[in-house]
Amino acid sequence: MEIRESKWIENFKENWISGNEIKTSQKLYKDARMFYESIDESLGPQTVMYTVYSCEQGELKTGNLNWGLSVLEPVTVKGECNVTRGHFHEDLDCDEIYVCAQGEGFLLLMDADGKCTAEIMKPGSIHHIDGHQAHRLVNTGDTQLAVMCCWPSTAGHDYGRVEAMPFSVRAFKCDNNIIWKEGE
Ligand SMILES: O=P(O)(O)OC[C@H]1O[C@](O)(CO)[C@@H](O)[C@@H]1O
Repeated sequence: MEIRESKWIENFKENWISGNEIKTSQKLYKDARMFYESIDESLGPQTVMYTVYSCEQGELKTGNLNWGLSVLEPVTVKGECNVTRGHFHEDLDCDEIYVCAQGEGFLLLMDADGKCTAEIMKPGSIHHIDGHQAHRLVNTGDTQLAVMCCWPSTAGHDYGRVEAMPFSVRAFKCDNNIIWKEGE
């Protein structure tokens, strides 16, 4: 019997996740301006908003799963809490699971009619995302929000649909309180 090391290992204190063939993509403010209600000229274009680490199985085949880790910086944009771009899956039959590793925030879900629901994220919270719901992370804390994700490799990202029908609620930080604003 072969005894071997795992393919990947989470190491939140050092480099978040390590192993072979991990894809890292960083979203900088210059590429994320449109995710927020207002433009914040005080934020430099190179400001890192969030980083996504993905461990993919290679082949896009039904049944294959990907693993990822999204780390959102505790940045606000004119008071608005930092968010991921957010998307529907191209294949609506593909669900996804999120597990909050550290930090605090919300998983914002939006159904086909634009109705939004926010699920509280805290270390250990486990979230099931129905494939028919758009999903976006919101960091409301003063520390990085780190969320582990598992999704089918065939899910795909449909950004056009959220551009056509944006998330209708936004979270703002005001004197240490979170204020939700509705209406896009
Ligand atoms: O492209 P977006 O909407 O910023 O989302 C990135 C997210 O997509 C995933 O790659 C998979 O759905 C997650 O790991 C991550 O949170």
